[in-house]
Amino acid sequence: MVGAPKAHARGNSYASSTMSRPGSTTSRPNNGTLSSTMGYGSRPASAMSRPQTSLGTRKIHGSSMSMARPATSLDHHGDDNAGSVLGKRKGMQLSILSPSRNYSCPIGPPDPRMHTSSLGGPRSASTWRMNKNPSALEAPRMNMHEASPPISHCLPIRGNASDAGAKESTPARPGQRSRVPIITPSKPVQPASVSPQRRSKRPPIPLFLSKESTVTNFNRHLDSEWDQEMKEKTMEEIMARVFSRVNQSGQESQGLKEAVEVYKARITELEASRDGLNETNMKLRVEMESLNHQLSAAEDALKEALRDQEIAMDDLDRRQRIEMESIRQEGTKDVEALNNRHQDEIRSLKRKFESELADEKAARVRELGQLSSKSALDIQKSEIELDNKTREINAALAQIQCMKAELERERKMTHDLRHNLDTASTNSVTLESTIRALKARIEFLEGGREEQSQAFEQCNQRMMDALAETEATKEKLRREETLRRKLHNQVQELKGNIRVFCRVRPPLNSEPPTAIALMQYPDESEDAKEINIMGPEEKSSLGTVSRKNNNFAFDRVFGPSTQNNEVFDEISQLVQSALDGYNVCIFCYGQTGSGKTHTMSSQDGMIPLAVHQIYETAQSLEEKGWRYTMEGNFVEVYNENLNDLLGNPDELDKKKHEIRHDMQRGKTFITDITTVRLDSPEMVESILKSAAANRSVAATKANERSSRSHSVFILKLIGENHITGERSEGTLNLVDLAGSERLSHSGATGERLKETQNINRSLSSLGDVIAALGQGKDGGHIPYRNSKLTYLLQFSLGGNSKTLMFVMVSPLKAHLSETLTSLKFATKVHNTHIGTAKRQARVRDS
Ligand SMILES: Nc1ncnc2c1ncn2[C@@H]1O[C@H](COP(=O)(O)OP(=O)(O)OP(=O)(O)O)[C@@H](O)[C@H]1O
Repeated sequence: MVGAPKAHARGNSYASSTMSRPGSTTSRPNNGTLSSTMGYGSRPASAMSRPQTSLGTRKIHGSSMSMARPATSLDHHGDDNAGSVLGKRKGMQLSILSPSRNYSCPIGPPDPRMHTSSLGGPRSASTWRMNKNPSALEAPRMNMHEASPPISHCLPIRGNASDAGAKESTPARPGQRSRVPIITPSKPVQPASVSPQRRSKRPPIPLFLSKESTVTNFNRHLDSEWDQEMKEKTMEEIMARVFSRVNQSGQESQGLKEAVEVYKARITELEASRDGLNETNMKLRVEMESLNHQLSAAEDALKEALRDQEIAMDDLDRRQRIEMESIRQEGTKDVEALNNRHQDEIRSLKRKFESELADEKAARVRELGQLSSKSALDIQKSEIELDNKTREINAALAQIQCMKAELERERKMTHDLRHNLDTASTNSVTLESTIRALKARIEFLEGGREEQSQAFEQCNQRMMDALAETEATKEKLRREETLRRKLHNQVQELKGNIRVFCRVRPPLNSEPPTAIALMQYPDESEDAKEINIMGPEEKSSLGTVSRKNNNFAFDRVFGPSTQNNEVFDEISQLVQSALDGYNVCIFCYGQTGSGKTHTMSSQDGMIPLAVHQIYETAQSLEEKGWRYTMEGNFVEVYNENLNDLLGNPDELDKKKHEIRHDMQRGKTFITDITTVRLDSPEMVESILKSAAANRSVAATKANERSSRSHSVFILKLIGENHITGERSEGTLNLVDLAGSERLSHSGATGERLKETQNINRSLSSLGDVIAALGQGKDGGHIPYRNSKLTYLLQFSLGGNSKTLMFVMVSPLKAHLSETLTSLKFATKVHNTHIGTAKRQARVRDS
């Protein structure tokens, strides 16, 4: 770009032709015909761009750069196509001497195309001269390239002239000797080998031959058999042709001279162009030098800028160091200030805490004083508590008295073990002496301290001795308890595993004495085992009226005056067996209104009394290591269906319960049954009330339900002795059977008939089971499954269980028939012996 303005100032044609860069052409001076006629107007762009681009990189050589294009144009003619420009004339060569190169042209006959082809067509030399465009020189050269063979092909060869003429335009193949066509200006040359017939005619002579070929042909002609005349004529023709040729050569020489002139003019032009280029080169060099100067100036400026930047960087770095130093100093000052402030705060906090500590200390001292006074109060309270303890000791003494009474009762209870009770009495005496000693100690404690302490030691020793004796006594009692259980069981077995008690209820106020049947109790004052019942009047066939006296004997007969607690005294041994781990079943059998429910479930009935006794006995057994848990169920068998009397009353007769037996353990379970844990004796009363309420809800008439269904109170007693490791599981079943009146007598129909049938069936099944057990069918089939009741009581009837049957008797004459039936059934049961020696019952008729 530096040289651009100068390029614009050029006025010569070469400069303007080479400046093809955009922008420069528009501002270029208008050279008119030169710029418009120059065919290479677009080419010099590359040619002239070379010197411009190389300005900054290469040293300029004036002759080689500025003269590149013209020299190339000439060199091209000289080097490559010298023969093709002027020398590609058939048969002749022209040599042009130039300062640097030797140009040669073929010499041959005058070719009318010479000027046309070599000088750009029919233009004249002057016209060509006027066109100084190098492209004008290129054009003919290119045409000659296309039309002319290589220069070596212009040499004449030995061969057939007709062949040469026939293959005028055929190029020579590589490696093959060229057959140069000989071009004649007018007619084709006849071949040398002419037939003998035509020898009379003059053979054709090549019009235009090279010197060598001419001589050869001449000799050939001489060697032929031509006659002398023909030879002379031929020679004359040849000479004429030579002269003609010489003239033509003179003309050609003149043309060549003109060409030389043209070339000289061209050379002059080129030299002028070279000078212009040299000048341009000089200018460019000057530009380059100025650019170099600018470059060095720019480099100097850059260096200066770098130096300034380094200085600025140094200044910046120095300023930053200074700022950092100042910041660091300020930070240090801040830290010191913070430290000082914190030290002040710490000192103030320290003072504050010391003052608080002093306050706290004072408060603690005050609290200590208060605690001292409080402890004094506590001491007084302790003294008061001591008095209370003294009173408690007195209470303990009273309790000891109770224990003494209990011991007395125990002594009564184990009447058959009296000698053991003597030992207990001895222990009691020991305890009394201990109590006395304790009393003395208490009195002594109220006296002097030293004496108290000595007496306390003595008392303590006595107490320890008494405790040891008590423990020994307890152990002895435990052994005795075990022995008692064994003996008790033996006694129960001796009494029979199934027993029958008979109870006659008293007449009700509503029942007149005339309605009362005659019943006697002959051994009431002795064993009270017999009952005589005067039967209803019977007329004989003779018309005499007689009454049958029915005597029955059972294990015990209770008259109308007997109270429930007396009855219970007789069965309490069985309840004790349940606590000892036996299955016990007590059931009441009799007709409706005979007093079953009164005996079993009244307020002082067997169930409440049994539960109370169990609680009392369980408590008394605790000191012997026994702990008991009690669970109760209350179920009803109605129409051979099982109902839960402790469950939802709405589900009565609706919810199905099934009986399951664990044959391995001998246990019975009822599905979906309500189980109540009996934690106190009072709970049994609520259970009985609940069951009665449920039954009344289900009943259509008062007292109806209880008469038409069996109720079973199941009490499971599980005891564990943590001292001996013994365990017992007993079940007490207290059964209130439905009325046993016979179907024929009840006069029932419909639903009542069905109820009665079910009741009779179940009672009959009960009798069958007992009878089967009495017949020694323990290992055989016992028809437990014949009714729900017997199936439920399977493990409480027979086997190792104990069964007690109450046969309830109504005192009314109207019930005599049913009464006798019940007593006969009871007699059968009583005659059944299960487990031990069979006893013979007495049934005397008089
Ligand atoms: N030993 C007795 N002392 C006083 N009253 C009694 C005695 N036994 C029964 N009674 C009374 O007799 C009446 C009928 O007794 P209870 O209801 O116990 O007979 P039951 O056999 O249970 O009749 P059901 O089979 O209909 O239930 C009741 O009023 C009851 O109070």
